Amino acid sequence: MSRPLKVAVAGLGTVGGGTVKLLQANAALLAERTGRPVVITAVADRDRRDRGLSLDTYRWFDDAVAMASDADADVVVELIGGAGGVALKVCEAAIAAGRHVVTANKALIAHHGMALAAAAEAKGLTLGYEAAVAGGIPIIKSLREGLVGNHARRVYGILNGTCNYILTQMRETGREFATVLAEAQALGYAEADPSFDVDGIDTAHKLAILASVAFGCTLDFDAVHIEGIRHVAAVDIAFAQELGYRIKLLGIATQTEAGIERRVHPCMVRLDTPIAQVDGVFNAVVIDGDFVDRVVHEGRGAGERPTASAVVADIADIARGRNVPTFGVPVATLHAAPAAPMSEHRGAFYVRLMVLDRPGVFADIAAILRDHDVSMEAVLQRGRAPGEPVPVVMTTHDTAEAAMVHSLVKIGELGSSAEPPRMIRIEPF
Ligand SMILES: NC(=O)c1ccc[n+]([C@@H]2O[C@H](COP(=O)([O-])OP(=O)(O)OC[C@H]3O[C@@H](n4cnc5c(N)ncnc54)[C@H](O)[C@@H]3O)[C@@H](O)[C@H]2O)c1
Ligand SMILES: N[C@@H](CCO)C(=O)O
Ligand code: NA
Repeated sequence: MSRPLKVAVAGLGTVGGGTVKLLQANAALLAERTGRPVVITAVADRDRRDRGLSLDTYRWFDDAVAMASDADADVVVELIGGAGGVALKVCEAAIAAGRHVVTANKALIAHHGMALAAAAEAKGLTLGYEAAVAGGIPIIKSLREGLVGNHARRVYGILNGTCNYILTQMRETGREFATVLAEAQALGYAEADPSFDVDGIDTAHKLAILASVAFGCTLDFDAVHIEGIRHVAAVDIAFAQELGYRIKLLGIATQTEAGIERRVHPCMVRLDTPIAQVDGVFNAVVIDGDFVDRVVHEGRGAGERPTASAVVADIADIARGRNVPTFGVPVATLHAAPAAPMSEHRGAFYVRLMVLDRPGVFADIAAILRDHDVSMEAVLQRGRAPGEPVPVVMTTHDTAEAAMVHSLVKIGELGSSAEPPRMIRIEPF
């Protein structure tokens, strides 16, 4: 058997602890499959508390950056987190010292992935980040390797388990966003500061990475249009059900004539689509390729064991000497495709107004939609309470985003709505 692959793990939290456990529990399996022992030689964390892990035979570092430079290791695994700071320094120090890097850190890759990949590729090193996108789902491998023969037409998915859990609970219990979020926090699913999850930023980090791998374009987090789920109300979820849809927070990257459209927002998807059936904390990623057609991946996007599974897949590739370019092609050859602006998006829309039920209101709304060339497909009104606002829901045919947005501003200005009009895009999957 070949010489051991030596691994140093920075950050012994949820994912770091899981990675140590997997490398210990499945050591024989990994040695058999990669042809060499994969051994941990060093670990680092700023906190020495007992985690119930057997760490006695590893060299301990309080300073993860020092470990990345000095440890006796071929691979440094960064599991500290954060879009820059220590996590970035750990990766830079590891590459400078000629070590491969594996990380689960989507924020770091979304913001610094191109620079880190350039530094790693210049030295023939691997930068592995399978765990960063959809956790345990091997989506980076699927795109870079299994689907290498396809032009991707579109990539989309449920990329944040916290949001999918909240939307699922809202549907199953009829409760509002704020109540379900508080429960998710109490259960430890959502962060104390849940904004990265519920405001769509975490999904956008993952989508920006996916778009690069799928389309061979430069990684451009700022090109992602981002909306979260705070404005999705229980009434929208009930109307979606009635109309034959589920509401999901999706990240969607599409190759269009105007460039690459990257967007994250709540979507209505038809009940009979695979993505509509993915509930709770599960993630799903769908690839639409020119030869393969549609491939659907579903699995756990977070958690100690699923995320460790993906971290170890990257380590195993390094053990086998397999070095696929970071984003599928060498980073220097990624093309700077133009970002298709959201204003040029077209699609169908669900619109909900809370209007005072009085004569003439609907005629005014219809006139605004007519003037903006918005063609309505259906209108629903439920309930009637004199003097009280009632929900009026409309769905549209294919419409220009800019026209829809402008119409809603004008409808809001009518003064007959008790709250701003809400709009959710309907996806034709
Ligand atoms: N938790 C998940 O399910 C999950 C899933 C996919 C990706 N990720 C990503 O994995 C990474 C780790 O997430 P986690 O949930 O394991 O976090 P965590 O908070 O559980 O663990 C982080 C660990 O890093 C240590 N740490 C923090 N600052 C440090 C420093 N300056 N020096 C040394 N150690 C330091 C902490 O003490 C802690 O033990 C993040 O980038 C996260 O986005 C997590
Ligand atoms: N906060 C993320 C963790 C995995 O990236 C989620 O809820 O999916
Ligand atoms: Na993954």
